[in-house]
Amino acid sequence: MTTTVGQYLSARLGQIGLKHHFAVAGDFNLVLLDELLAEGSTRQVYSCNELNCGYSAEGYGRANGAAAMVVTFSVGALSAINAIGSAYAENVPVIIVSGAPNTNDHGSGHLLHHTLGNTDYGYQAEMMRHITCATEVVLSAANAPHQIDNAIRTALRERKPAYIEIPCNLANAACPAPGPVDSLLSEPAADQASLDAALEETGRFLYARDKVVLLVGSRMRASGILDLLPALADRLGCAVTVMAAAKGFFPEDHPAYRGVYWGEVSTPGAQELVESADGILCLGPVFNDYATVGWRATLNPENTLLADLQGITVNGRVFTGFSIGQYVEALAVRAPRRASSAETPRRSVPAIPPAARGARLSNDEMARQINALIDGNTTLTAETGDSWFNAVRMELPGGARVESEMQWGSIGWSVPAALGGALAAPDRRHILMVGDGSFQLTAQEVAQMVRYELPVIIFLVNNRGYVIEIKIHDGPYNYIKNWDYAGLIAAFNAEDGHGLGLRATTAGELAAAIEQAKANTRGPTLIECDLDRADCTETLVKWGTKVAAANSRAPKVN
Ligand SMILES: C/C(NCc1cnc(C)nc1N)=C(/S)[C@H](O)COP(=O)(O)OP(=O)(O)O
Repeated sequence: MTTTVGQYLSARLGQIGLKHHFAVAGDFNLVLLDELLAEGSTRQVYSCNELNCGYSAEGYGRANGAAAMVVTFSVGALSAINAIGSAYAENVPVIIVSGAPNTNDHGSGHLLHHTLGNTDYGYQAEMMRHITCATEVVLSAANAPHQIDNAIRTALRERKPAYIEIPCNLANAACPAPGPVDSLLSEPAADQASLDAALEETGRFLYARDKVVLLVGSRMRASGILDLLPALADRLGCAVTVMAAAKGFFPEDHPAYRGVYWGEVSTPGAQELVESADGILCLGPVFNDYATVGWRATLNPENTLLADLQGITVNGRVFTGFSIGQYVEALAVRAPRRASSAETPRRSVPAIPPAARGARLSNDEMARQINALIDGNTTLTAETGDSWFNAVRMELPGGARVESEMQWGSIGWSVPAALGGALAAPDRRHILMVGDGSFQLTAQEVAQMVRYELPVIIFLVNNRGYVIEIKIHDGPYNYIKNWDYAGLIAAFNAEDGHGLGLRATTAGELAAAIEQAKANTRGPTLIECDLDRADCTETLVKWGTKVAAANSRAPKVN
């Protein structure tokens, strides 16, 4: 039984649970795109450019578990590199497939378009090797199935992007048909002796502690076991905090939830709770400079148990040979049961009083109205900028999710990522919070939201510039040309479309715009929120000065 290389790839993408793949056409991938359409397991969705294509795939992968994208050689793939870097840094398995030169051109001395103008076509794969967990350059149809399977299997296991390069003359070449998908999906069994030893050492750690707290970090997205965390918290009877990049990873209506731990910009009570505990179970944490507020919020290693994707470190010993999911699942049933120390839940952030309808729109009022829009079936995508700080202070009902990109932090990511999330989870409400500066990098993807009739509610925070940068280190470079953001939607609708562009300068206008957005179910609604530049969250100001201080440390004199 045979198929073609392109249809083998297409069948595998469908078998691992994708319903869509993202693409931008180019002459090195047109036949491959035809093969994907012919096999039909996944719907082909187009992006305005390859960077946005990659960001959309990452957003899709966050909601769906994995994603795929198809670009053309060099001019396409090199544009996508920033997005693949994001998927790598944020632990999202994106399969990036690039068309490539005809196999007869290799070694021929031919100079080809869309290349560096020499006869070495290997540079693209070399670049991808640094930001993927597997890089497969297909040069024969016979070997293509092994290479495609290896790339997909490794991406799913490592929770990282993988790269596949398919020459334009092999996409429709015959190759063997795929076998069962189980070989790509099965997780290695835990090494039981190692897991038992890790649990035993964890028990010793817990018995020696009076005050235990769970700290959930963003690498837990890759664990696939977020739904087990409440059972673990119940077993340990401890309070739970999350790091800013893991906002929404633990249900905030759970009695043990105590807010976001972010050093001195934590939600009220969370910093004291974590830093006074003598047993902190850190699950998938990322302690980078932003998360530690410029290296100021650091925990005592004596008091921490570190559970990460590579293994467990506790009481000065490292345990590997099992996944973090297998560890948490076992711990939730075998940890020494501890009496609940969780007090009655309280609002983790002070309530914001509603502003009068005629009042000038403020950041606080905007955040308050957005929070009121979030229900248990909502995904809030928050862009780098003050949107991070507005998202972190939201009170989330159980089931609500927040998606942010706090490790990679490439502005513009959120617009395509929100599109990807909306395609992956059409039954959820999708809200996007994005600043004017970030929006200008990837704005055209809103046209694709119009095209695919995705009812994303976009809060475009127009504070006239790069405010987070202004707070870190000001200069003329932080000020941008203003756009008529609401007016853009008419351009994106063109002959047809259900996009809606609205502008809010007062609390009442915002409330009315939100009602219109909720009723617009056949396209995106962009609400331009007009704010004073100086009107940002207090936490941004506090955090920005500390990060600026870290950035400006003098070089060490040896
Ligand atoms: C310019 C930059 N970061 C530098 C940067 C530059 N280029 C890329 C791709 N990614 C980056 N993070 C950042 S965070 C701006 O303040 C974003 O401005 P905006 O979207 O308007 O948000 P705020 O006003 O809330 O800051």
